[in-house]
Amino acid sequence: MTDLQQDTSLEFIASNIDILGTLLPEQLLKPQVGIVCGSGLSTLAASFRERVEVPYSSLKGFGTSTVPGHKSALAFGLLGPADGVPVVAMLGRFHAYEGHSLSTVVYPVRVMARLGVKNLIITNAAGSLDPGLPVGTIVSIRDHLALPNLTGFNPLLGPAKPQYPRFLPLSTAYSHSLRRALFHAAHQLALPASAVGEGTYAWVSGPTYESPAEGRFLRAAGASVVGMSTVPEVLAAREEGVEVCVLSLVTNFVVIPDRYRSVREEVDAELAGTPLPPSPQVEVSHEEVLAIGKEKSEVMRALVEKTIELIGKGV
Ligand SMILES: O=P(O)(O)O[C@@H]1C[C@H](O)[C@@H](CO)O1
Ligand SMILES: Nc1nc2[nH]cnc2c(=O)[nH]1
Repeated sequence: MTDLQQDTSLEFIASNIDILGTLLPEQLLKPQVGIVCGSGLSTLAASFRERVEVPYSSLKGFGTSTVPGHKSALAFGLLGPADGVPVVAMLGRFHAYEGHSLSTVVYPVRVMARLGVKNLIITNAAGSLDPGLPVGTIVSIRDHLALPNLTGFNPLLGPAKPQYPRFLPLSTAYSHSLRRALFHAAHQLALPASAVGEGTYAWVSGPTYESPAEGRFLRAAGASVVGMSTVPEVLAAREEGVEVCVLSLVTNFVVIPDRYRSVREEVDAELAGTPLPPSPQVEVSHEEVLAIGKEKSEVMRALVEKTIELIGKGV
């Protein structure tokens, strides 16, 4: 558990930049692209060249991630051909359900922005609400539905600060040009069209997975996938003027129609001598989420790396 309200003053964040100045070579100190690694996706930083890992514990204001599949370190390095693009990755993020304040959840994004990051690729593991987005699909997020934001749990609540807009528009939160770079990257990697979809991410606080009715509700409200992270980071990044691209890896289904069959019908049919086929009793688990992350880590890594290469070329 960390503090209730993280210090996000320019001076406090600048003290981290001083610390990093003592730990990193000059060429890594001004990353252009940031990556947030979702559950089980820390391998996104596996191919960084000249890689230096800085544990969150060496920095000021960072919490500790307590979720399996999340490390607690920033990885700095170079990606892409020739000299490479300087990049930084969060190996592990903070979730509000761990007991972190929302200002702690978004703090690393603010640090990345002050280091010079202009484009942020945020990844997460998510449950699918749409039969057209099966397990293993990578979903390019084009919009979000944030019930916590609509009900008074918005990470940007608080006194106005001169460096930030008071009323942040979200109609363009998910960068059109970064999403274009992503789909160009998918084409260049010859990924089948079904491998990368598009959709709307529903942010819920967690830590419970959705009840069937909650899943149906979110789907009826227009969400394609659901997860417990990302939206706070998107808001902070947009407030900092950073362009955002979000990739959700579908690790499980939330809405499974057969799960809702009437038990009365089932018993009546059985007694009438015409039993129905067994009704699926599926339960999602974090182990399953991590297993799919591992299975898809290589394609996620390749896609993120190619996208960063294309961003560097201005595609
Ligand atoms: O950090 P992400 O959003 O990738 O993690 C998801 C949401 C929960 O933290 C966890 C549930 O399995 O995975
Ligand atoms: N809320 C939520 N988060 C997830 N993260 C991975 N799968 C899920 C899911 O089904 N629901």
